[in-house]
Amino acid sequence: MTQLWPAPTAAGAVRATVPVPGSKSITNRALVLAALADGPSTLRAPLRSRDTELMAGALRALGVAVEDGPDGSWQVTPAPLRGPAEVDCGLAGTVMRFVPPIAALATGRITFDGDPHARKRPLGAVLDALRALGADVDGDALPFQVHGTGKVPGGAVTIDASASSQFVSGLLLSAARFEQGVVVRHSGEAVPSLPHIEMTVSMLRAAGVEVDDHEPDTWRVAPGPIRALDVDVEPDLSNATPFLAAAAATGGTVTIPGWPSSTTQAGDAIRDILAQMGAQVRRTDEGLTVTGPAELRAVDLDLHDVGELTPTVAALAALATGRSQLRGIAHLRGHETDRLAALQAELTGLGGAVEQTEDGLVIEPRPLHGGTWHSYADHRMATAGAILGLAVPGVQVEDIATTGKTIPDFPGMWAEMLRGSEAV
Ligand SMILES: O=C(O)C1=C[C@@H](OP(=O)(O)O)[C@@H](O)[C@H](O)C1
Ligand SMILES: C=C(OP(=O)(O)O)C(=O)O
Repeated sequence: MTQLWPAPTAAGAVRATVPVPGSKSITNRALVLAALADGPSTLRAPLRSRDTELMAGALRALGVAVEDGPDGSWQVTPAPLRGPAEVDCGLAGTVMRFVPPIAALATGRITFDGDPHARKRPLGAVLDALRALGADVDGDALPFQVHGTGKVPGGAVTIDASASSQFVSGLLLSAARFEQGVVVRHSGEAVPSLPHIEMTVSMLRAAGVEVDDHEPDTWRVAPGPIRALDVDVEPDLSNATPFLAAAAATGGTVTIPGWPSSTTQAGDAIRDILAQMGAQVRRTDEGLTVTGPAELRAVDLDLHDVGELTPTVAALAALATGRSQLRGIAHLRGHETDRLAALQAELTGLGGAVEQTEDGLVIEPRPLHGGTWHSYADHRMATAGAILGLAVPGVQVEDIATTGKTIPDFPGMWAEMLRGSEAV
């Protein structure tokens, strides 16, 4: 039987300071760039979780040294990239979309596979693009193989990136090492999660790579060296959101230390979202502090740019006082699970009233009751169940361990957050 985690109910307002581990998106981009760089790199405070260990494992399989340095840092030493190798993508979108272009730069056969649901996640556009850029790749989804020849000609390619921004990021991250660099043009419905592409561009530029993104939906990367990195990884702002939501849901106060004053992380958008829901949000030298309102306000939000915040926002919307609408997130059907279907099913299972629209969810407040909250191997579904459990007695989250995808010890952090507050 699948293990159930009794989500703690908050007996009162949650009051805590919660340090959050490093950003998944920054860590995995930094690992890729460091693997392709012109010398050894240091990543301080990287995220150490399933997704980033899988990325480190993939790079090691290709010959790169990723070693523990002092104080939990990672030291990355590039080496000639070579197969044969097997890459386990787990359920990590960043691994399945960022590593194939690196594998194309290696020599030998590199096979890719992952978790059962990973085989359903969209990937064809990346593999088609690599073929168009001169790489030898079999397949359109996991499992697939790359037959590396040690070089990729590169050039111009048009892709439909409406299913995932990671298609673009993956091509851009390796492109400086393609013989002609790359020009990626997007054609199709709007690209989701654009801040993540901006993060890719900004990290490439910081590593000395020339990127031209002045034309909408077009990204040009010039061929050239990638400078070795020396980076401090910011806390993961998306992973901070369940803890901030704990303050919002209970009228409590939660501080996340080290919240950056400027960032390319999409999760920064939570500040505005929680303010719209009636919370008080303050950023100081201490970090970001959120104080929840007596009653959460309903919201009408377009989350196209920040889709990964949807499970947190949907959980809060189910506790709010009116009808909320979340739009622009059709692409969430291709995330760790079909998140729109999963949120609808699980909120309905607790007594909620939720409808799916073509591109989102409509959530009506209802009195909720306890029950099993299924996670679908999705870390953010599991954390959404934990948020609801604070306000709804008797919520049991299935497979809480799935949070290890991006948070090394979520149950421990949640218990620590509640230690000073009354929890039952
Ligand atoms: O590049 C990245 O680090 C990410 C991009 C986004 O993917 P999509 O564009 O597929 O939504 C985001 O949801 C994911 O969690 C991380
Ligand atoms: C969509 C997500 O992850 P991935 O990087 O696997 O796409 C996420 O973390 O919400």
